[in-house]
Amino acid sequence: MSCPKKTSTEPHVVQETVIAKGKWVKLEQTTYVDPTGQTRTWETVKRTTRQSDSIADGVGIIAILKRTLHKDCVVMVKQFRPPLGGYSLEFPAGLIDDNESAETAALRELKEETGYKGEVVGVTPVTCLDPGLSNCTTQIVMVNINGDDLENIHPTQQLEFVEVVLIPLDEFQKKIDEVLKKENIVVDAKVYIYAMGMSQAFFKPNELPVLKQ
Ligand SMILES: Nc1nc(=O)[nH]c2c1ncn2[C@H]1C[C@H](O)[C@@H](COP(=O)(O)OP(=O)(O)O)O1
Repeated sequence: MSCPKKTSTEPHVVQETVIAKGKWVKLEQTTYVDPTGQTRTWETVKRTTRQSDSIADGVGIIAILKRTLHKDCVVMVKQFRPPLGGYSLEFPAGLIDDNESAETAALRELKEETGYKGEVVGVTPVTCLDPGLSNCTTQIVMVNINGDDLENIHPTQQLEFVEVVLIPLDEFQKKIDEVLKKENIVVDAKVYIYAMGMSQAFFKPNELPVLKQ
């Protein structure tokens, strides 16, 4: 990774002025000093819901459903997203509530959106989502679901407008490409990048026979 060039001024924010505020989001004008020392402005979107003691706005959940005699599947959700004016294919996700950890939020959101009860196996650092637009951040929580567990055999969702889609992990990118070809749906960037990474991990080593073990 290349680092930004060394500059004489450390860039920093000097003022944040609210231009418009709704219940869920606000638009601010951010005044900042750029690396050349010049004062500039930027239009910034923020969520109004971030808890003061919370390091991230929300969680995304990579949930792997493990069942006897089945391929491991990634639990995905398809839903109408008003800002897109259409459907998206995403990992289950949601905002972190007051006094909630990323792990607790992930298990709660997974249960609400898909009906599955999972177990946390890992959490990422705080990651940004669209830093040229917003300060919005998320933590990705890795969860395993024991699909043979009685309460996971017939999972009951609490959100009727969210459709649960199970996609085999070993064909993740191929199956997503099939969905995208068939349906007018937009896939979340996190999902597609995970899919490309999975494809590289599963197939690329076998495509490079010249590499030594
Ligand atoms: N930007 C938003 N506009 C809204 O009008 N409502 C919004 C926004 N962001 C969140 N919400 C509402 C919708 C839900 O009732 C709650 C909780 O959302 P959550 O389930 O945690 O997150 P998503 O599933 O990713 O929508 O907030």
